[in-house]
Amino acid sequence: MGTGSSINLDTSDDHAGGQLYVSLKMESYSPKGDLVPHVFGSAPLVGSWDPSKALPMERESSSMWQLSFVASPNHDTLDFKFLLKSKDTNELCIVEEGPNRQFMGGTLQGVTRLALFRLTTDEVLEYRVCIKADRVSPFDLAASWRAYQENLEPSTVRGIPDVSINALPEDSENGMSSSLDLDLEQYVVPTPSTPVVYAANLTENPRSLKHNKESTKGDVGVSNDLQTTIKEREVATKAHGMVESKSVGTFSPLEKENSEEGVFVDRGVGSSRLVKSASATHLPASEAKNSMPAAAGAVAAAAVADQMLGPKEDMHLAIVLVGLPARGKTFTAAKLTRYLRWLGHDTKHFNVGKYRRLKHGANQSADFFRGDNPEGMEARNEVAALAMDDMIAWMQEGGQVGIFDATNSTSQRRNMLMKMAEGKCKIIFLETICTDPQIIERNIRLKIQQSPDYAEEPDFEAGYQDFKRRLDNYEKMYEPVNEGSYIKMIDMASGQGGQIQVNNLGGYLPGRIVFFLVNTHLTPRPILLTRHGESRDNVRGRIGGDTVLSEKGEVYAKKLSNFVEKRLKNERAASIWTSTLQRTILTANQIGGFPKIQWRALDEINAGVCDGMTYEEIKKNMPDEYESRKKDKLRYRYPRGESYLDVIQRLEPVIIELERQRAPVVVVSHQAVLRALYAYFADRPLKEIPHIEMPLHTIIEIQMGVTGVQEKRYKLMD
Ligand SMILES: Nc1ncnc2c1ncn2[C@@H]1O[C@H](COP(=O)(O)OP(=O)(O)O)[C@@H](O)[C@H]1O
Ligand SMILES: O=P(O)(O)OC[C@H]1O[C@@](CO)(OP(=O)(O)O)[C@@H](O)[C@@H]1O
Repeated sequence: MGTGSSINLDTSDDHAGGQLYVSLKMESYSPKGDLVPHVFGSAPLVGSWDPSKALPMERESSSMWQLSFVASPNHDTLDFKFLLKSKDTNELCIVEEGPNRQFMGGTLQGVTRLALFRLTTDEVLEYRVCIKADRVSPFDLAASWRAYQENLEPSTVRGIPDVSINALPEDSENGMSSSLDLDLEQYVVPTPSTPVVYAANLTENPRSLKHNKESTKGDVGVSNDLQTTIKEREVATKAHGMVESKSVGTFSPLEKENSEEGVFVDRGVGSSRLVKSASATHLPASEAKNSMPAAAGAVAAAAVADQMLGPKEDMHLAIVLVGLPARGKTFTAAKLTRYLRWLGHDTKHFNVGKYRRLKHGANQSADFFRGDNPEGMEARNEVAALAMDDMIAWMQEGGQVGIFDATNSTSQRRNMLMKMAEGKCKIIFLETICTDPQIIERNIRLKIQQSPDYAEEPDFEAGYQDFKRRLDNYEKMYEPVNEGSYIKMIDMASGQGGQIQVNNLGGYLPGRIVFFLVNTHLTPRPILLTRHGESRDNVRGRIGGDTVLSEKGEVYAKKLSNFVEKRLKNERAASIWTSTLQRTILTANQIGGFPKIQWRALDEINAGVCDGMTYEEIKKNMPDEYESRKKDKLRYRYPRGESYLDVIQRLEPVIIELERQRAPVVVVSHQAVLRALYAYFADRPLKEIPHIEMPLHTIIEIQMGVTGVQEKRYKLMD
């Protein structure tokens, strides 16, 4: 009778995004009339025991029938049975004999018995069935759907709760759907974010300039001021050509640029006790800064481990960029800075070009960059040393990751930097190599348009020729990295995947950095972020919960589906991501043509014991909690629930996946979650996240591409 025992899934690796892929097979079935095997069961998607909603199995080979579905690792218990019936009618339904089969906690209960169908009192049909469950990522499921779309191969995913696809309305493929006559531009509203700025402009200013700024009350950007101050520094060129920089002037006192850095409150993840949020520990700024980053969970745990186990200099990490001009160094440095800051690591981007422009002016010609121009070489080494000094000084005050952005294209320059870093921070070189002439050409053109070096050059062609000569000068001197710890990104912008080489690298943060870099690319694509339509709880002012949509919310669901249909009508592939809560699933319900994926990581902030209450009720019944949250909304963790920092941490796989996707993604989620996701793209500081405006019934379109991130907003209704 029975074949095998229960399926056991290893659920220990229960990270966000993992799904159970359950496959049911029936062997040796040859159709009796128009009866085909179906599955039905207790979950609404398989019809709540209604045979008319049973899922038909498909013929996989001549006598093998199969059906697959996806369940969350934390799925509700699913009772189900096989039945034979016609696909079109329910006139004859033969339900298998015996008790319900039960799938619980990722495991099929009991033995896998044969499926017995009693046709008449004497005639019984018996079939072997095979039930298998594997853990897969939702993206493999989406890929399976795409493979189906592109190759017309049978999808391995159908009729499932966590990934589903609605067909497009019949006429939409011709672009004739009556719902598509909306002009998307009429919904555009202003965005709060600043327009794209060349990344180097947003990097650190020289400390000496900050010092001046303080004493001269905001006289920023005056290069003469800087020049005077820089002259206070003695930069001695040694016989072997290396530059050693010594500070002899008085520099600015420890600056407290970031008000959030003064407070450290981390009550750990998974604490089972009812935590009193008012217990937030306030430490002096310097102590707090040296303790660990303002992040939760794994990030903080790794920081503690590094501090306890690693050598002292490993507490500070310098990512030193290497590469010819126009190879994406500043772009990569800025992106990495944004990611690490969002994760809670205290990170700063030092761009030597900015130091050079401030000290020597922005309009240096290509000759300044010649390898046989001793004045130029000295001047460049000097500003590099100055920036490195600043970076190390900042690390000694507690800064964690410094990103040092310059060409650093000779081993002599890199030796100088390594010497300066000795005993103070660990250096990892990050070399960007690009061999595709078309990409280099595009990058050069972008450079002439964006770089302040050419802002004063009205003649594009003259700027272009000068930059080409600058590149030649660098190419003559260029020595690829072959020393120390390094990451080489080779042709990562080519669209063919490229290559990442890693040498002598270890540790939590370097590992995360490599993982991030492997997953990022430049393929332009939009990411649409929206909250669900108004829910019944929103109307009542109740937080959390899992209610359905209000009438207004339903109207939004319809409008959103029309919008997505029109906005993505030229896309071959895209995916719709929702949380596992009803209000987002229902909001996305009507969007046709693209796979929908449910992510638990996109669920709203867990309000713990406050779930279902109004803010007024919390204020009245739990005044301490209310006040603690008001004081520090970023770190405040709801008793038995989550803090914003917890939410950010669980969203990290979502960010990585959004970076990795090459097709558009529509994310239908919740207020707190979208604040956190949006902050990553808009590069907003952690402390602002809980206060970012995230209105209902509005779509934030994030356009990712070769110039970075751009934003557009559409308000579909009030
Ligand atoms: N890994 C990469 N390889 C090649 N080009 C890239 C890469 N990453 C980004 N880019 C592109 O290079 C352009 C110029 O980059 P930029 O960072 O200013 O160059 P660099 O700092 O090396 O002079 C960017 O606008 C981006 O489109
Ligand atoms: O952090 P605050 O500002 O409380 O916002 C998060 C809250 O937003 C709400 C609505 O009040 O989200 P949503 O309706 O988008 O799921 C609550 O469920 C959630 O607790």
